[in-house]
Amino acid sequence: MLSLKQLSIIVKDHLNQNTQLHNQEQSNKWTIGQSGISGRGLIAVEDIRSGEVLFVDHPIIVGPRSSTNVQTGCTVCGKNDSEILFQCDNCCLLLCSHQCQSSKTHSDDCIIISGWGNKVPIENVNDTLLSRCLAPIRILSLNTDQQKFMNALQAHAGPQHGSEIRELTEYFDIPADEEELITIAACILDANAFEIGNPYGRKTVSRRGLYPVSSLMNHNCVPNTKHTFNEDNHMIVKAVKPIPAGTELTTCYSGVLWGTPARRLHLFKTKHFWCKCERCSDPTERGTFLAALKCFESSCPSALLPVEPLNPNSAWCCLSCKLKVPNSNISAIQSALGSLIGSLNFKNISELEKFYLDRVFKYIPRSNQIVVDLQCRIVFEFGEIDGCRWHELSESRLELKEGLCRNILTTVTALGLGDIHLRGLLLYHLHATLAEKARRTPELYEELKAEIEDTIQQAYDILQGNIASPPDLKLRYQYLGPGSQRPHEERFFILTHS
Ligand SMILES: C[S@@+](CC[C@H](N)C(=O)[O-])C[C@H]1O[C@@H](n2cnc3c(N)ncnc32)[C@H](O)[C@@H]1O
Repeated sequence: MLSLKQLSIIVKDHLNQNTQLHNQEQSNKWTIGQSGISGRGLIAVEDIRSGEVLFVDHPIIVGPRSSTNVQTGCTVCGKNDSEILFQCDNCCLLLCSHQCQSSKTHSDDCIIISGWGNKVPIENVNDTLLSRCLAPIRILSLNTDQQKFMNALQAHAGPQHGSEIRELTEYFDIPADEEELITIAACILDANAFEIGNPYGRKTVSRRGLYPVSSLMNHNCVPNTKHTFNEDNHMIVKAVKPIPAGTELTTCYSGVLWGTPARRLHLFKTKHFWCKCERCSDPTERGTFLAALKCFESSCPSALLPVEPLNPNSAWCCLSCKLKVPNSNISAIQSALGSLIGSLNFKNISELEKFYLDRVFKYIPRSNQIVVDLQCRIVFEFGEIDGCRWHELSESRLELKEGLCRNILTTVTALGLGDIHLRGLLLYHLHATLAEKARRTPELYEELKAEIEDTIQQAYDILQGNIASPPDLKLRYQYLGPGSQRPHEERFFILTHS
């Protein structure tokens, strides 16, 4: 294991080699130190303002994700249009075009894989499995410095990590030293890789990247940083709230709107720790009640919450009637709800809307994470998808969308999540809803003007420069933001074509 000093030298070198503007200045805002949470961590050495860039990290490996339920796509660009995907004759990797086949990325992969002896005819190799193994295989294309850096990162132990590589040896004769390296890489990727954000609305498979500096950030369920990606897969890490000097920089390894039991179990299964942060310790999760279930007592309108939130086997208790329910009953109801939602497979947004309006509250309290997830889906689809474009939305759908944006924003604020990407998106959608209302009913404009301007200003501040942001963000900001000098009928011109 490298000392903190040795690691700091490699990290600063990595950031400086990747000549991002001001990277040196940014990396002076924090240092690598002994974490109060676990192992090593990044610690602020000066007071940091909300929105400040902390560093821009370059991946040392990018590749498909390892999970079995992730869609496969082109192993170079990620395109997942099954009609155009084909297998390379030499190595069996999936590709989408001649351009991707002749890229350096593919040539490096192909040289490695086609150099191994086959145990089965190449066309019989399981291309999905090969995709899942590709990110660790790419360790073989790294230079010695990069391999050394990678080896300084934490690796997960346990039979599930690297199991895909063992499976791959049924198809290929991989030299023992290469198999060992790839297996270690798989364990390091499992512990540290980040899912890479896709450009807004673009259909590509989700990929993972090994970002060595970000890999040193520990988890908190209310993190003080966020990360975004640019077109070159660089990760831009920013503060989402003011961070006082001496505070550890944290990121979130799970869904921020999941309830505590779901987050903790996910963290335990994937990262092997039980989170004990402040949010996890508070059964109400700062009054958001994201995990709450309906009281089992039919006459009681109240909700059940865990008695000891840090104990995964805790009994749950009703807030009003004090009914105590053993954990096994809670697990059964949680898995039944999960199966119900999983089985619904909404064919279109109208079905989802109907379920939301007519049925969901029979089973689940309004605050529950499942309800919030459905609300997010409605917000992000109304106005955006075919058959449900802005001009096609009924008045009641506009009202629903506005109310849901406000609800979810209240939850994000109550949790103290700061200026995360989701908050920016919700502000953007609230702005767009209010702007559509004012476009339809010009008399409402004066009343809505201040909020239309304020929400797009805030959304723009949070989302600008992020590839996962809506493409018309800047145009809306210019036309409908507070600085716009255009007369109001001209401001709404941009919306008539959307
Ligand atoms: C990406 S690494 C973070 C850096 C790590 N502390 C190190 O020294 O390299 C992820 C691992 O750090 C540990 N970790 C991160 N956040 C934690 C937390 N909130 N509580 C306990 N362990 C945590 C877990 O072992 C996790 O698998």
